[in-house]
Amino acid sequence: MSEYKLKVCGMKDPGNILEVASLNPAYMGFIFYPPSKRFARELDQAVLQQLPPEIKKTGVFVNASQQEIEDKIKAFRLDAVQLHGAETPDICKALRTGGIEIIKAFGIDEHFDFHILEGYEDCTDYFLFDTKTKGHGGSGKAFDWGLLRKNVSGKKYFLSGGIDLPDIREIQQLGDPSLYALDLNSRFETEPGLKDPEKLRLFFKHINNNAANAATEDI
Ligand SMILES: O=C(O)c1ccccc1NCC(=O)[C@H](O)[C@H](O)COP(=O)(O)O
Repeated sequence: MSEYKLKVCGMKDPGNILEVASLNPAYMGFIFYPPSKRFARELDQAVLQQLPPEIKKTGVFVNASQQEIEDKIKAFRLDAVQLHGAETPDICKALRTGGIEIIKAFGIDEHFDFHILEGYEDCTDYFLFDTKTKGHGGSGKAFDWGLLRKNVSGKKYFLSGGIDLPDIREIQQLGDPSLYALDLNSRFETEPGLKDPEKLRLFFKHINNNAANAATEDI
C-alpha cells in the first residue's frame, strides 16, 4: 500500500505555519474565503516563500472569480488551488491552463450524486470529498465514508471532514486505491487557524505505519 499524502489546511499564523512546515506535509492550505474563521486575511508572503518547495502551497476558494484566484496564485506563488464552491468545469479548465494543480472539493451527504464528478474528470488533478455543510468546509464533522462506495471514478482523491487521531485505524482499513491524501484541519486546532504541532506529529507518525495493528498507545 502506498503512503497517504497529508495536507494541513487553514493555516494563517506565521510562526505556526513554519512549525507545521517542519513536519513536512505534502500540502499546506490557506483559506481565501472571508467568512471562514480561518480566513488568511493578512497572510505573510515572505513566510510562504520560506516553505520548502516540496510543500505544495494550496489556496482554498469558494466561488471566487477567476481573476481573484489568479491574483492569489501570483501573489503567493501557489502550487495548487482547492475549489470549495459551485465552480464549473470551465473555470477549472481555465485555471489549469496556467499549469496550477486543481483540487475540486465536493460536499458529501446521502444525497450527493457521484455522476456529477464525470464533468470534472478531465479538468482537475484530484477530487476532495468533504462533509456537506452550509459553511462549505471546516466543520469538524465527518461524513459517512461508506458513501464512497458509490464513487465509480478512478481519480485520486483527498479525504476530508473532521478527520482526527482516533480515525487512524479506520482510515488504514479503508483500502481504497483512489484515496490519495488526507486533509487535516479543525480537529488539530487549539483555536481556529492555529494548529497543534504535537497532535499533528502523532497523526503523521502513525498514519503511514502500514501495520494496521501497530501499537498506537500514545494516540
Ligand atoms: O476550514 C474552513 O474554515 C473552510 C471554510 C470554507 C471552505 C473551506 C474550508 N476548509 C477547507 C478544508 O480543506 C478543510 O480542511 C476541510 O473542510 C475539512 O475541515 P475539518 O472538517 O475541519 O477537518
